[in-house]
Amino acid sequence: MIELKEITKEYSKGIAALNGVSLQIKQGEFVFVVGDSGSGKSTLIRLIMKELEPTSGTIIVNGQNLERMKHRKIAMYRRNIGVVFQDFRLLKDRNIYENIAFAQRVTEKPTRVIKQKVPAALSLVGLAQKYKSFPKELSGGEQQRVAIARAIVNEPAILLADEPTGNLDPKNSWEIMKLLEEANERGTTVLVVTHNQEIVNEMQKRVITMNKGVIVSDEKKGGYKHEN
Ligand SMILES: Nc1ncnc2c1ncn2[C@@H]1O[C@H](COP(=O)(O)OP(=O)(O)OP(=O)(O)O)[C@@H](O)[C@H]1O
Repeated sequence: MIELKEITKEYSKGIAALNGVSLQIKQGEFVFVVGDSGSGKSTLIRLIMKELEPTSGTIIVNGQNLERMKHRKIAMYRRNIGVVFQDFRLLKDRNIYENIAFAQRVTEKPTRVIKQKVPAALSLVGLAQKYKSFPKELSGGEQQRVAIARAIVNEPAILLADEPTGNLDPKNSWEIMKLLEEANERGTTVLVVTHNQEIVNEMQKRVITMNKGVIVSDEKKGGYKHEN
């Protein structure tokens, strides 16, 4: 479970990117986070990844208070969180297999396990045949599918996606969302920041709407809300 209690984050003194945000996300939930530019969505994701520290408040993820987490435990903590970004963030000079194997090697998985897990992850995203290609040889949608394969290869408890369809056309956007939904059906908690109204409205998942650093609505089966 992800729990935020009264989280405030100020990048500069007196200006709160998040202002007293509290929320709970249960294991296995699928949640959209929507809201205008600058409302604090990416800040929320970076706090959960422990890339940022809150100015005040408490974050508890799977029973661990992030504030109390020892520095040497942070890498281990992040291994249990898959992340996907708008701009894919693949290693340009490595082929697809290596891009995913890399995520495994940092966890010191034995080569024999990597050899089995990488093709399995690529199959899940429909790219088993492309393992030798380099990122620039793939379409944007394919590159994002590789990023998802990389994010799910360690079977993380949590998958965070920050605008995963921001650079994609509608067809590829839907394919990416289906993959996130499938990961969720395998038990992963999925949190997706998006501006894609059509997808949010269609999928009828939990929708948290943010505006100016606060949560303005949180609906169990919601649609995309405009807050202006
Ligand atoms: N590193 C930073 N230093 C200073 N201010 C920042 C930093 N990152 C974000 N902010 C500010 O914090 C606020 C929230 O930003 P955040 O990126 O979380 O919003 P967002 O909802 O993800 O926006 P978008 O939809 O445009 O990605 C904004 O006012 C932004 O300018």
